[in-house]
Amino acid sequence: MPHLTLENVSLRYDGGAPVLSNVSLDIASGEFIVIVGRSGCGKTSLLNLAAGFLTPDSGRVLVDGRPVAGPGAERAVVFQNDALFPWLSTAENVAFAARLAGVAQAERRRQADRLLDIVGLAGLGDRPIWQLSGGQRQRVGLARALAADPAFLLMDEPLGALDAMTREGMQDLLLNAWHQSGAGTLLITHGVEEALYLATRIIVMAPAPGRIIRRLDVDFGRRRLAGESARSIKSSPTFVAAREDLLDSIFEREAA
Ligand SMILES: Nc1ncnc2c1ncn2[C@@H]1O[C@H](COP(=O)(O)OP(=O)(O)OP(=O)(O)O)[C@@H](O)[C@H]1O
Repeated sequence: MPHLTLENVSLRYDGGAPVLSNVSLDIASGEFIVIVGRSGCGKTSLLNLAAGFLTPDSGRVLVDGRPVAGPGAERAVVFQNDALFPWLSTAENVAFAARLAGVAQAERRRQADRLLDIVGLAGLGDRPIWQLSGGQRQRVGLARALAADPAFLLMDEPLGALDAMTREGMQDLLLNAWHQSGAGTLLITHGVEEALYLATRIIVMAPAPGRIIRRLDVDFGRRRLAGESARSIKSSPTFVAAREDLLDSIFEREAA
């Protein structure tokens, strides 16, 4: 089973104050790990280390026990404002890597349509990108990331730019995409409810220096996948209590 491991990583930018100090984290396939924490605690820096965009000052980043030297196709990254190519159709954006790899047009289209179906955009393959809404574009970005059949999916606030209603729908879509792809997933969010709803494990970070202060296993997403409604889950006493507990951790408040 593929593992993406951060082993005692520490990081400073340009010799400044430590941004991450001795952080260890393991992401296995089938896991949905969500990182929460106050602004500036190093969440994005951690994701950039996992993606291979940054190199730690000490510690190691490993895929299946082998050190990574940079970005790799097995670790797909979805950004908040995904840069899609406006001159390509929706389907061609999804299949962009396949196009570079020389996959024939008909085959690219078949792959793209399958992925557009997974992200709820069936039938929109021929649309120009500029005719899609913000939420739809975000889904194209997700479909494009899934196109590489990555072992790991790394997402930095992927729903941050969306309005609340669209965001709730997209949470279900992320759950389904995660479930269907089986990719080990790492997601950063500022939404505490979003974290509880999506994660199999929540990692709470604290700043100065950025470090992990809590790991919490949850199963609300699995309840959703088993058919319980989002409303029923989010209004259940266990969910509400977990939300308060998590907020206490994030703001390092003493439980009353
Ligand atoms: N390229 C950079 N050069 C110098 N300092 C940086 C750089 N990127 C981030 N930092 C600093 O490192 C710290 C952690 O930043 P990071 O973006 O990882 O935190 P974050 O938890 O993702 O924040 P937010 O929730 O606000 O997005 C912050 O103090 C930030 O100012």
